[in-house]
Amino acid sequence: MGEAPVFYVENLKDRVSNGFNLRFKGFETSIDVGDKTFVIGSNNNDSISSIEVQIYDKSRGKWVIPTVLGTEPKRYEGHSAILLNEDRIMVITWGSTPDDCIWFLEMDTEYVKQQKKALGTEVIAWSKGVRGDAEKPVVISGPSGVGKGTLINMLMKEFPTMFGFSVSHTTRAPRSMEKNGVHYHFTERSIMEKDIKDGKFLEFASVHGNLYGTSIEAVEAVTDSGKRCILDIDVQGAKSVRASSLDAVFIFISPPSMAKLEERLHLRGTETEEQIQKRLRNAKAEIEQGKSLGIFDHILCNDHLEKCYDNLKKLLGLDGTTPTNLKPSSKGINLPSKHAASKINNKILVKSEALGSGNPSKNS
Ligand SMILES: Nc1ncnc2c1ncn2[C@@H]1O[C@H](COP(=O)(O)OP(=O)(O)OP(=O)(O)O)[C@@H](O)[C@H]1O
Ligand SMILES: Nc1nc2c(ncn2[C@@H]2O[C@H](COP(=O)(O)O)[C@@H](O)[C@H]2O)c(=O)[nH]1
Repeated sequence: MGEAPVFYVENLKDRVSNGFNLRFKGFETSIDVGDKTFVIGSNNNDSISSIEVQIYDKSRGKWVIPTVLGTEPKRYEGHSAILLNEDRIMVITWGSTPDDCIWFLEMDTEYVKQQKKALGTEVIAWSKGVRGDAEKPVVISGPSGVGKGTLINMLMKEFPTMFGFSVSHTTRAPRSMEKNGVHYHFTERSIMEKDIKDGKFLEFASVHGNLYGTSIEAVEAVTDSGKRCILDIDVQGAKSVRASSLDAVFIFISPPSMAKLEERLHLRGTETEEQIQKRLRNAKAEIEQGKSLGIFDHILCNDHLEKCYDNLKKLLGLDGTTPTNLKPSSKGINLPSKHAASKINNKILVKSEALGSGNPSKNS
């Protein structure tokens, strides 16, 4: 086998001298990680770009187009790319809004490794960088059947690398599709009561006749993986978390009407009629408390699912706007529209490039 070709950002820009047939029609950067070169390119269309990644596998002398997971950056004029910790690349986009300029391209994180194994292909995953309050855990609460789980699943599907679900413990029996350790940790009441006594739970509550609780370990497992933790808990649990040291964003999901809530519980078909009636009786008190106790930062009505999901993304800052829960002090980063970035020790140095203007450059 011949020696693998070496190439640089400069000759990628020419796209001829390196001899590779890259599809990009705009700006490109490349990062070497082990045997692979990750080429991040933009395709210009009316001076607005979409981003694409191709991988050159030096050991096999082959270009690979990976499966792309997550939501990728859109509408920017160029980018800088910096390798972080060998498992992800930080991409700073040019000409983006301050809350939309930091992105991460994961090439070898635990999540990507799992996906590579599951899909049997080369995989990369995009996630958006967030700052300040936007990193806070998210507590989602509301009556049974309102659609909390559905909305959380939509978030996790669209932003797989950004969010991690806090897997609760419960003494209720698993439903047919539920897996232990994924949907819940299904447990014996006596064991859970002992663990509660031993201080292993952040919060717990008796809900519809069963014990439910969030263990400290469940939240730590998510935060340790570098993801934003989502908790699906009842109003009593939300009240306890509000009183705890966990600084979270609290969102209450309300139904359009009790009739619709009842209809959803019937259509879901996971509870007996008696259990549904019990959940509906509890729902009345939860809705009252949710709207009046001052626990929640936001109340969203889940009438139309897509509309509610869009509103949820908006308040979490996932639609390109500033999250409504951000304090003015953490409104993102103002970067020069064109810049070069490098990593020195644990800091990222951003150097503005007054390209072609003859102006001196400025470091941040
Ligand atoms: N906006 C909506 N319109 C119609 N049906 C919906 C809507 N949102 C969710 N659903 C449906 O309602 C049912 C209940 O939703 P889901 O299981 O997500 O509720 P939940 O709040 O998580 O309930 P629980 O607290 O009991 O776990 C599901 O069958 C789901 O598909
Ligand atoms: N206080 C807590 N409530 C929890 C937790 N996990 C789930 N829940 C809430 O229980 C009801 C019923 O859930 P279901 O899965 O049986 O339908 C629902 O409102 C959940 O939000 C928890 O850890 N703590």
